[in-house]
Amino acid sequence: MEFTKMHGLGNDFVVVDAIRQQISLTPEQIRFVANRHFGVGCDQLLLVENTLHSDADFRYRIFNADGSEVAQCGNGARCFARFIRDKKLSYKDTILVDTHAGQLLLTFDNDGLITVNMGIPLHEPTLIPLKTEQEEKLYTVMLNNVEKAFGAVSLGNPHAVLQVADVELAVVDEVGEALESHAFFPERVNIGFMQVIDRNKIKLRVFERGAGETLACGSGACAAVVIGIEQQLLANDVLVELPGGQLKISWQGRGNPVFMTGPAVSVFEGSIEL
Ligand SMILES: N[C@@H](CCC[C@H](N)C(=O)O)C(=O)O
Repeated sequence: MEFTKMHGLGNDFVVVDAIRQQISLTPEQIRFVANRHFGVGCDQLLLVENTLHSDADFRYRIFNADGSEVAQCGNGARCFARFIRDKKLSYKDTILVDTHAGQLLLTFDNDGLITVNMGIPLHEPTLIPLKTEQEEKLYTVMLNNVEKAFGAVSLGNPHAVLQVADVELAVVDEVGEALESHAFFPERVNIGFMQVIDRNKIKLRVFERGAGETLACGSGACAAVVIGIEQQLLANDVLVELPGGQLKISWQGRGNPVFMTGPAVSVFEGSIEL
């Protein structure tokens, strides 16, 4: 299988052209490719395919390092756009792509960055999904006899966001692991740890469902900003500082889509025997 190794702020991907190659991967093969010791290593594997029956230009599918298929990946969407252009699959400045989370619009900006329309965030518990009837601004769960408060939202994938005083001191692995598969989240969850610097800037670390802590999470950055705005902590345009670099996130409030702007980088080409 031929692939391109890419990253968005250190959230790394094995991107596979499934248009020019006949590819079908089992979860076991995905885990092998994603393994950093025995395979190539990546947080997610992205499959680029022809669209099946819509007006979109392409379709792309996302698999976590644990082999699970998921619906949304913000950093992956930007890398997908860069891949389409580098591979000369399209020269359009704006690409419409089908994902399991619906259609995404990706735009190449003049400064080399890529902006993704990430769609309209969903707040209803059944759509996130959360095992509770009533929508709340803050939910609580008990972890090791300690109450944890978090906001929750879907960006096409489920996110819980906890506000912390200092992101460097957050116990990301411990709380992330315990919350990821807590019974409150029937489809598991991505967990963000957000430190508010001011109304236009946050620091964020994300423990990703199916991958563990990553250097950046695009949908996680959108989720944190949406939740921060809902809690009246943030303005509509926010710079999100992640361990791997910065993303610009804009959201005008309920009913509007979230826009995410950031880089996408190709690192090397390779091939691997499956
Ligand atoms: N890294 C991604 C999110 C990838 C999927 C996520 N782990 C999930 O299971 O929903 C991003 O940049 O959004």
